[in-house]
Amino acid sequence: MRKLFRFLRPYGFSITMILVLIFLQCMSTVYLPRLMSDIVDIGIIKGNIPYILKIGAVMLAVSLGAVLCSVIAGLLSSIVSARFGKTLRNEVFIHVENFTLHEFDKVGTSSLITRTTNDITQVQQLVNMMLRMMIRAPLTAIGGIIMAFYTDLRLSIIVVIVMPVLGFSIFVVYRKAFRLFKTMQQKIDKLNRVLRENLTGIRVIRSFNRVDYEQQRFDEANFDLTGTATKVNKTMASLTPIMMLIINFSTIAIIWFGGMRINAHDMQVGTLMAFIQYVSQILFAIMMVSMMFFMIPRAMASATRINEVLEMTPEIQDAAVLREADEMRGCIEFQNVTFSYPGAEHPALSNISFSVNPGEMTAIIGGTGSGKTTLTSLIPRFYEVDSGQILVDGVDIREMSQADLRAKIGYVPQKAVLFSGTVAENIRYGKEFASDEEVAHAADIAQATEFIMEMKDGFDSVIEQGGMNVSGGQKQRLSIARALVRRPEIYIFDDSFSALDFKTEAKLQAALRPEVRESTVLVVAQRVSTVMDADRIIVLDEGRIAGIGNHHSLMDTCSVYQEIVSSQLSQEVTA
Ligand SMILES: Nc1ncnc2c1ncn2[C@@H]1O[C@H](COP(=O)(O)OP(=O)(O)OP(=O)(O)O)[C@@H](O)[C@H]1O
Repeated sequence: MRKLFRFLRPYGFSITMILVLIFLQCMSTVYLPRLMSDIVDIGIIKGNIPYILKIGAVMLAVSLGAVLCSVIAGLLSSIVSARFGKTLRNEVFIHVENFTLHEFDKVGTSSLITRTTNDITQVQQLVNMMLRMMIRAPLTAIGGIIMAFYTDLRLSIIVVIVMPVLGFSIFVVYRKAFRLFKTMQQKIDKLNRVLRENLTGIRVIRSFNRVDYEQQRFDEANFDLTGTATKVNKTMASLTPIMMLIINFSTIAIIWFGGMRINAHDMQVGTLMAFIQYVSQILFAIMMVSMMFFMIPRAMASATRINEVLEMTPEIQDAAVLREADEMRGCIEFQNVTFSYPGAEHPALSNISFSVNPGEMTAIIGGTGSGKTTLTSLIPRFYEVDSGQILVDGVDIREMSQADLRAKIGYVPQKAVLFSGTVAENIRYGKEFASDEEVAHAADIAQATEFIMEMKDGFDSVIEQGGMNVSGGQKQRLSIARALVRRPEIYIFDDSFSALDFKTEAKLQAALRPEVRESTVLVVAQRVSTVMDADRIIVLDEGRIAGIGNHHSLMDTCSVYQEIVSSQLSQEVTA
């Protein structure tokens, strides 16, 4: 938790103001019973009306001052905590943006969402509460104790007995609650995960008639969370009656012993009233602390989860001394590259060596799970290789800045991803300041113009969240246009034509050829027809290269390629 407080540093002045205001408020609160005692003992009992009016006016002024201090302090602490939350959310977001896919896999997307939203809100609320209560509670308690002792030393023994009892009760409840709060945040993660899967997979769920099953899964996660939340609330709820009981018993004890002292003319009524108020103040302050304790365990659990994210160092970082690529533009060389996913028994890629040059189209083909996507993911350095090296334009990609490396690449992922915004904005994602002509040209090559023009507002038509309002093939074409508008040195198409019909794919390939003539093109494909014309075809089989060559040479030499071809093409085409 303390680690997160560093984000409060910019608000030092406001925090000092809050503390000063709360200090003034506390002083007023401690002063008021003293005035009341004087009104009763000097004013009421002796019938001194002018004195009552005078002290009454002072009491009114002090109370108004206290209210004003409290309101301004409350306002300032709300502003500071809201800004603290904003800063923290920003920090987490920026940090997470630098994560490699490994870190995403480790924490999980749903958990990252909960940590950036719910967890930060918990900490933000605690900061707000602490700013208001942090010095108010101890000051009120200390002021109350001093004044109680000053007012009546003998009756103060009750305070000395009651305080440790209260403190111990709070400690016991707090310990139990902390554990439960931690579990609760994990269960919120789980609920979010189920919810996310349900929302994104709604079509599959409906088509397989699994709505009831998913409902049950959600109910289970929901009940599970409710169970823990109920347990936490029960635990925390037990605190209030315990505290009220202790407070009421101490009030009875004070009245009992104080009453006896008044009878014996050893104490005045006003003094007893002031004493009761001081004890109430002390116990109320302890209650305030316990309210903070109510929030602390949950916020602590949240703070731990936020810190976990902030302390994760992205596996891939730029080297201390960076090298820039030389004259070459778009050369890629794999030198004996081996790569395994964490926890996997076998490497996803073993001893991969090949090189590709600008102006060449290299296709990667292979069965499902043979490592095609993994191979292309290594070029933009989404993952770090286990051994061997990858050179881009003659420089090991680990020695290059990630920004420079990725600026050279136009990547079209296997699963097309679009963002909410207009069609043009989605294409401009590849090149921020692309002109309208460049955007239109990229769409043309990607064979997207026709359907874009059929949309209500053409290039200004809105793409809904996740590209819900466009088809799979249209999505693919827009993500191809996004890569094309960039005019990069290297194009990586990871199975990017799979949702296109043969005619559209052929048209797109024909338009693409002159466009990418000077670039290096890597195409991952399942269909032989997509790769047949490539300058070089790399055949992958269980993470190893089974053959490299053009279509004809592979047909003669590579049995894996022959199998793929014969399983896909009719006899006439293969002939
Ligand atoms: N994020 C990941 N974590 C762990 N293992 C993974 C991950 N992604 C892929 N793998 C594994 O690595 C191997 C290669 O996967 P990859 O996605 O590269 O294959 P692919 O040839 O692109 O398959 P497909 O044609 O089905 O897309 C597979 O065995 C797969 O299970």
